[in-house]
Amino acid sequence: MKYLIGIDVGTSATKTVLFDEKGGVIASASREYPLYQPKNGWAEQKPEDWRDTVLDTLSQVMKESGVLKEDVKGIGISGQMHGLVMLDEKNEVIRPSIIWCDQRTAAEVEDMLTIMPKERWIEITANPPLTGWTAAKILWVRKNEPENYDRCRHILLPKDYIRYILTGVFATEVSDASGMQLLDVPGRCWSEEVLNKLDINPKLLGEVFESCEVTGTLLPEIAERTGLSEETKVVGGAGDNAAAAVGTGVVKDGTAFTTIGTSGVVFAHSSQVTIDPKGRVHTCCCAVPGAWHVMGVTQGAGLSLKWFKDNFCQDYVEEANKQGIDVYDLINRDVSQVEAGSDKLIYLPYLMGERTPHLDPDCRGVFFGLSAIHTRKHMLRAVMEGVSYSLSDCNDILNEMGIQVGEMMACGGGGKSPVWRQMLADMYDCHVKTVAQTEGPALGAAILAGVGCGIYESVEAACDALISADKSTGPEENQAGLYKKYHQLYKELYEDLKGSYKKLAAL
Ligand SMILES: Nc1ncnc2c1ncn2[C@@H]1O[C@H](COP(=O)(O)OP(=O)(O)O)[C@@H](O)[C@H]1O
Ligand SMILES: O=C(CO)[C@@H](O)[C@H](O)COP(=O)(O)O
Repeated sequence: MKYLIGIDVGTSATKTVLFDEKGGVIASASREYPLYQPKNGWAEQKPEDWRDTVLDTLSQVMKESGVLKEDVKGIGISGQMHGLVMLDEKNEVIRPSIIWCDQRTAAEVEDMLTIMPKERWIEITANPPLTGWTAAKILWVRKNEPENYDRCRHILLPKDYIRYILTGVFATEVSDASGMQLLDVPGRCWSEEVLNKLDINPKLLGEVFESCEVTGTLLPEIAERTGLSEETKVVGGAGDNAAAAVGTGVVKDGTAFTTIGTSGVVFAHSSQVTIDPKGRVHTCCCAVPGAWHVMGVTQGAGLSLKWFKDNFCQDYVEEANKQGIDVYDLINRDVSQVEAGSDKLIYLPYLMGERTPHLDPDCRGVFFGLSAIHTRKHMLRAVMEGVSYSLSDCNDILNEMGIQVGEMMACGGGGKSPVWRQMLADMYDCHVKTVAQTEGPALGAAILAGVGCGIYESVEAACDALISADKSTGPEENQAGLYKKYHQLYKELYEDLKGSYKKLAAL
């Protein structure tokens, strides 16, 4: 039997899974790390935390599985997109990584639009300049921390920093590189024009591979430390959403998934470069060679629920620990006791600004309609409904672009929740399904490794063989109608508050 490893460097944790070649989970390990918010709207993590958790979880799965190191043929890495990792001439991390949900770069996005018209940005990078994406972060460091920028010799994305740690190779692959805003997305290569206009030295960037291509093998000291072999190959891998697509079998036209991780994403596969002219959803290369995807992104999805739990639900945590169960199981139980609509309570999930549909770094979270009748359970349900309204905004735009899907796969931490999947089914008005293989991005990354090592013929063939649908949730007629009315009001609230958000940001 041959084995493959998938690593997912998420925002909440690193998850490492050892699979056999039939997709069975042999061992898995996960380690959390903090998210730092030095200022309102800023978000950073330490690349060293990603490194340490990857090395620890790799060692753990190898030790626990007892699998022979020679039989582990390949590793695929997946990770949170857009984060900026800068290394100096000794390949040391220069500053904490400014990650995907950071909103400090509004001025740099303005600068990018004066350097090149929006239409040209869209022609080349398939997207308008965006605050969360890497190019604007690079410009921010150059302007605000010139000493750091001058010391920088390598610019890497989070998972590509892990590739460097594992193999010593500076490289990236097309799906994650699409989210840097430096890639020619239709051409799947760095854009000389963009790099020239932004005056970014191409030597700072690694070589771009396709997701299944082999980028290197493990360094001897890493093989020694983790119990793996120096022969183990590391493939390109993918940004976490492109990897989740592979892990849920979303690799053909007409297929789509919603993930509720820290962010929330509605993702549809596309064999063509399909672009929203208003730039509200992103177009990126996907992990399947020669194909792309379109995705709407909600910044504060699982992040909203985690924020509420961490700040207002300490007793839930204690009770869950006492019962030896997951705290989210208690939350789901209580949320399911509240009726749809949370008794006229609406939550706007804009804790970290919003991408789809508003592209607004200044908007913030709101509970609207609070009454003395409401309890914490209503607020928890309103949080999950508010995130679902935002995901519906993403889905509506994909529909408006002519992307029609008959059913939606669900994944990510929040995708495990039956009550959250019911909300999505009611609002999307279609069946929401899970796959039996729940490892999402880690499985996707392992499949990419299997293709790169010649174990599978293609990504599509591997998905056909390994991935099967599991639970299915259909819309409930009465709730679908009710949610339409709430969603309409939810959309009006943003329009009503838009000006006030600007004033708040300027205070
Ligand atoms: N059983 C559950 N029910 C509802 N939400 C959950 C559950 N488990 C996790 N979550 C949500 O999912 C989030 C983590 O999702 P995950 O996909 O692991 O995130 P990431 O990839 O960003 O690290 C948590 O912050 C939480 O909000
Ligand atoms: O910014 C995006 C996609 O554009 C996010 O989806 C990040 O990739 C973070 O993912 P999670 O940690 O929430 O999985």
